Amino acid sequence: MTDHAARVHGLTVRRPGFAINDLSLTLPRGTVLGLVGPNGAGKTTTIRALLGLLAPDAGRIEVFDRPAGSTEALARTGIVLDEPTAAPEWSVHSISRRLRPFYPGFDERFFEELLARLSVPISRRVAELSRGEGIKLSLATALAQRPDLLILDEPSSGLDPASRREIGDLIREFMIDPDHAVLFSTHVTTDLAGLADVLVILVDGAIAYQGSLFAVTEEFAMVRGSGAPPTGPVLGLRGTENQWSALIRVQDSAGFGPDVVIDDASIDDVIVHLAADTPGVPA
Ligand SMILES: Nc1ncnc2c1ncn2[C@@H]1O[C@H](COP(=O)(O)OP(=O)(O)OP(=O)(O)O)[C@@H](O)[C@H]1O
Repeated sequence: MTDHAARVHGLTVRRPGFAINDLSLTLPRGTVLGLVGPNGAGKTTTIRALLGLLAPDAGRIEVFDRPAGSTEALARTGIVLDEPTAAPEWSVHSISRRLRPFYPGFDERFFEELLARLSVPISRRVAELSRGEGIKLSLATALAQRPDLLILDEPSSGLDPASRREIGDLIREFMIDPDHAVLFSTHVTTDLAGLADVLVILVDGAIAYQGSLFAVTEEFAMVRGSGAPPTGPVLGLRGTENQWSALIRVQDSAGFGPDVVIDDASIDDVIVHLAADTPGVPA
């Protein structure tokens, strides 16, 4: 049995004005990977490649050692994308019956339990659901397929805090099985705490950071100051001459004088500063 739920090797996708070049990452079993990054960083593109929904220009992508998008790979993958997985005219309570022929392992009892737990109104048509209810329905549908890998593209967007917490709880319950794995992209980086084992920060189609959530503060720091912006080894700079903040590597901290404040960097600090346009500063 492979130790990896998913492996991306040398993923290359070229679009006008955007490219992912030679991106590699692995998702071991037993791991929750949080994929974060600014708008347009390539998170959805990477997820679509993992699902076999786009043909990359180069690269090898495998899910449980099968090519991404193959029947075997998809049969073991539960998917929550930002559009509902069910047809808009279906009523929620008819979904089990409609999906049964396509997913022989579809667990109807668990599906109904999840709908009740997530307060998805079962008498409505899919088109009538609110955005948050639609996401919860997609998650219930994905989990009821009893997958080994769960891939979620921004499941938190459109969800109230209680529902976001409920989704976190469901992911934790899914991960009780050590063979399972989860990849989820999010803009709500606070949702990663206590959930993601591995954090991948994607900026401009490239991995800017890959490691534990906690090690972000071991690798990056913030320098804040006023007056002339720093000329040292800065990864990203924001602000004005009156007040600026710069992202640096922790090992470069000693190069800054006493007139600046050096702080821990949060995940959001890293994303915001790596995405900042920093003229003349190597990113
Ligand atoms: N089919 C397409 N044709 C051309 N460009 C595309 C296509 N799909 C995505 N892009 C571009 O690729 C880049 C990456 O998009 P992607 O959706 O992967 O970003 P993202 O990180 O998921 O962003 P967001 O956080 O906004 O959802 C963007 O600049 C987008 O405009």
